[in-house]
Amino acid sequence: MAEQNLDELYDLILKRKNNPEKGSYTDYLFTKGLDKILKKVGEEATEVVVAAKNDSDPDFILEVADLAYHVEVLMAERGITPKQIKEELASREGRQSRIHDRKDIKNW
Ligand SMILES: N=c1c2ncn([C@@H]3O[C@H](COP(=O)(O)OP(=O)(O)OP(=O)(O)O)[C@@H](O)[C@H]3O)c2ncn1[C@@H]1O[C@H](COP(=O)(O)O)[C@@H](O)[C@H]1O
Repeated sequence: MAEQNLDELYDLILKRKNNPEKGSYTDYLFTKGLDKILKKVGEEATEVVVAAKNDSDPDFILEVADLAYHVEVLMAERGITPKQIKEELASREGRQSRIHDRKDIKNW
């Protein structure tokens, strides 16, 4: 099955932002602006939560994909790149064990 690379999807989203294309949903979101994009991210996140609670929901993957796309649109709108997210995640490597030392976390 073909796969969509998330970095390439981001590049395409950015291309739509910089070169608006009539009829493109991505262009529609950028035209509507930040509040619309935030609303969509919120809706899609809620749909992921609902689908995840239902073991037999066939739409779970679809909802996660929708959320990933809308988060990338939000990142492009705010000028944040996948590289920055990867760097942030990389900076956390090796920190996991520290959570066991935290006395404020109960029932770990
Ligand atoms: N990955 C996506 C993608 N995921 C979800 N969606 C759109 O997100 C919308 C989510 O559906 P909803 O029912 O929640 O929203 P809606 O009722 O259509 O629209 P709203 O009025 O609620 O905003 C659908 O219209 C989907 O088409 C996407 N639209 C585009 N892409 C990719 O973005 C790239 C650029 O595509 P264009 O937007 O067509 O230029 C391409 O690689 C596309 O495959």
